[in-house]
Amino acid sequence: MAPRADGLTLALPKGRILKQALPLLRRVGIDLAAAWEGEHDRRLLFDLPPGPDLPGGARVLLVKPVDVPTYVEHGVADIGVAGSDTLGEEARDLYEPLDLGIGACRLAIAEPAARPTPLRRGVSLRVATKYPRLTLNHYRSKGIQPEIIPLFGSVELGPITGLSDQIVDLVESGETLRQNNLREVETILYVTSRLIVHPASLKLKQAPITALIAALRDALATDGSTARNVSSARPTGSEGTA
Ligand SMILES: Nc1ncnc2c1ncn2[C@@H]1O[C@H](COP(=O)(O)OP(=O)(O)OP(=O)(O)O)[C@@H](O)[C@H]1O
Ligand SMILES: O=P(O)(O)OC[C@H]1O[C@H](OP(=O)(O)OP(=O)(O)O)[C@H](O)[C@@H]1O
Repeated sequence: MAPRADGLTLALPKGRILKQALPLLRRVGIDLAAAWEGEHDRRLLFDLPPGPDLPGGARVLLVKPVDVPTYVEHGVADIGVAGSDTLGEEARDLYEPLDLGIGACRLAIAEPAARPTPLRRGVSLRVATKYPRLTLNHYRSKGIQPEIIPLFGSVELGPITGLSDQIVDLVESGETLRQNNLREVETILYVTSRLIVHPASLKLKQAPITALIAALRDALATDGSTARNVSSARPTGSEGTA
């Protein structure tokens, strides 16, 4: 059954963020966990029935993490969950009311532990990354103009194969860097997942959206696991960009 006119459509990222978002969403009445059967479930659209915390019901779209802002910006979804890395890479017309604390990691520069790169103006530098814009902005702020080599995954192979001198990629536990003999040079951005809202939906569906934001805020305020999650990737006292 499709949601009522006052029902909300959510774009949620498939993969690791979805698993962390499910318990939080359940606490605010969006019980996708009751319908989604896990990673082998290939359905991409779920209509959740109305409930006491969700009077209009909800439609959930499961999309690739990097595509969530596109669905919300175009108004196909009212609300989404996206990493601050994805949001920082491309400027969008979106309202971002809440840091959900989940999906904590950091965007960092890394290089071969045995082959440090001298960083000086005028020295040529090749950097492989899934984040060309954030990467370029960071190096330029230091007066360095690198050649960006865009990749879509397994970025750590860049310096190992000679494709690049350094990489800019997400680091969570640091295990991928360690196992590939790379060392972290510098953090560019501390990353968490954010709630994003289509600006027009905020006006047209003001009541259910503000109620959902308030409920999520309450749930986060009493959620010790989220606080632990954030602190595992982010030194105490640090804020946003490194
Ligand atoms: N260790 C991590 N590596 C990558 N991303 C992470 C990590 N921890 C948290 N994240 C967050 O998860 C988001 C999605 O990651 P990614 O694009 O790798 O998708 P995924 O979870 O592997 O799912 P899919 O394979 O379907 O794309 C990132 O943009 C980032 O905000
Ligand atoms: O510090 P760690 O805990 O090891 O996590 C970091 C790794 O996880 C991500 O890769 P992902 O698993 O998404 O695969 P990908 O290389 O295809 O992006 C990221 O791009 C790193 O490679």
